[in-house]
Amino acid sequence: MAGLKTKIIVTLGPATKSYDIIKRLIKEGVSGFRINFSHGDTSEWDLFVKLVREAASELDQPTSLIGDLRGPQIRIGVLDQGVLKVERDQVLRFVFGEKAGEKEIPVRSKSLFETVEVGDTILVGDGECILRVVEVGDDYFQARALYDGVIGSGKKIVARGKEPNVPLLSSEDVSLVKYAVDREFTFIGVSYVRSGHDINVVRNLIEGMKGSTGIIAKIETPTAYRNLAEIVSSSDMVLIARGDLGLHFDLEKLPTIQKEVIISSVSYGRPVIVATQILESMVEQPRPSRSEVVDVYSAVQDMVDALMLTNETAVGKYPLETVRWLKKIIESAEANIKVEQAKSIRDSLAKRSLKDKYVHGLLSLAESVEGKVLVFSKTGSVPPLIARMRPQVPVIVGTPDRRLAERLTLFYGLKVYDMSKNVQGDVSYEEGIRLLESLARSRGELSIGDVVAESFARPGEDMHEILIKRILF
Ligand SMILES: Nc1ncnc2c1ncn2[C@@H]1O[C@H](COP(=O)(O)OP(=O)(O)OP(=O)(O)O)[C@@H](O)[C@H]1O
Ligand SMILES: CC(=O)C(=O)O
Repeated sequence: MAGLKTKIIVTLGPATKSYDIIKRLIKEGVSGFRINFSHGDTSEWDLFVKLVREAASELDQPTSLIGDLRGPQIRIGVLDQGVLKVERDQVLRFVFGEKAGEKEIPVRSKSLFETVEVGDTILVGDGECILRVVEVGDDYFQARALYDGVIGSGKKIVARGKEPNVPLLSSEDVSLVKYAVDREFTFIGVSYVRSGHDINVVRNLIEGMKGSTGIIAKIETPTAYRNLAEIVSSSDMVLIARGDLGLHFDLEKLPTIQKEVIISSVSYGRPVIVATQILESMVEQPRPSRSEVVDVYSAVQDMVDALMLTNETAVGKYPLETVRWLKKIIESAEANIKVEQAKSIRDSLAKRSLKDKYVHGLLSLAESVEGKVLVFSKTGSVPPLIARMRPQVPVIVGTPDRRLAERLTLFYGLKVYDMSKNVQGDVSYEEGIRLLESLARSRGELSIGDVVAESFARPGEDMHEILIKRILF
């Protein structure tokens, strides 16, 4: 089985904090795990890292690990009662601090108080409480609830249209980058990124630490949306953070933004992830809602690289069932993708380099002979180009570089093998493909009668070859 073309990423949290569940999730087809550094502490994250690495190694399945930075987000402090019920028209007083007195709501960042004005709309969490600012003082503001709602400890708070004017990375964020680099996280998610320059700042930081962790640009604010092209082109991967986008934009704008970010990401060859409220009703229910099923189906038909679960797996009641449902919907949607759909995306893409043109030809040929593509990759230059062209035949990629295998596993349509244990020293591409073929056969991914399209694209040499053959014995 070639597995899913559209990959699944799971956010870890109390609902998924066990070896057994993480192992079962990988077996179900999860390709990546996200740790949100906004919650928990280093001892909890260390445990998650250990559990994911052990389960991935036991199952011999390259698995990505993503650490999500806090960025300049603003959160509610600690409420004595944990969750506060708010009634329509109730006026609340917000003050700066981790904790506050009775009848006050603490907010952890001063920057909110510097930007709010009377008339601003305030949203808490994913919009569970919406208020209008009615009074602003030096170190407080008051806001009237527009509807009944709830405010929870640690939830995000946003003044619509006001982005905090503070540096992208706090000193804690810099320590978190170091934490992620030291533990060889596959990717770091950069929250509230505003420009290509922001991405370069993080990249320089990682390089300064001698790290090779990739960068995911999280598109979540109007500024990021305005500077989309430069952000996408500077990053390694893009995440459509629908949670924050839904706080900063009118909800009906979200479908357009999602589609535009997908188009931009594919055109720059950056994998794109859709996140948040993927199967949200499954936080409480064992089955998704009809509209969620249709939303996921449509994202898969739009050929995104990955879908990322958040609340469903961090705190939901049914993490495993959610992944099973997601897989079922992805399979159903992928079965109904026509090769022509992929071809029309492919035809619309700029193909500047010889390698781009080669990959285009490779896929046309493989699809026309219904062959499985085999790629042995040492540097990882060709597999992302293949993924960008949305292959509609199985693509089996092997690499002797463990970290490259972990990274590629989130790309559209790639079935990736970590061959670090199978390959001794520097082998030729011919030898690499031979080893990959026998590995894929031993895993039941290839069998007698299959047609394969072996790709030899040698970096450094301008020579690219395709070998078509049927496996006879
Ligand atoms: N490690 C954790 N420990 C406890 N709760 C967690 C943990 N990770 C996530 N959660 C809970 O799951 C919810 C959803 O997770 P998610 O990662 O989407 O965070 P968020 O705070 O909603 O937003 P964002 O992703 O923008 O930081 C969080 O609001 C939090 O309540
Ligand atoms: C995932 C995330 O950060 C968001 O949707 O806002």
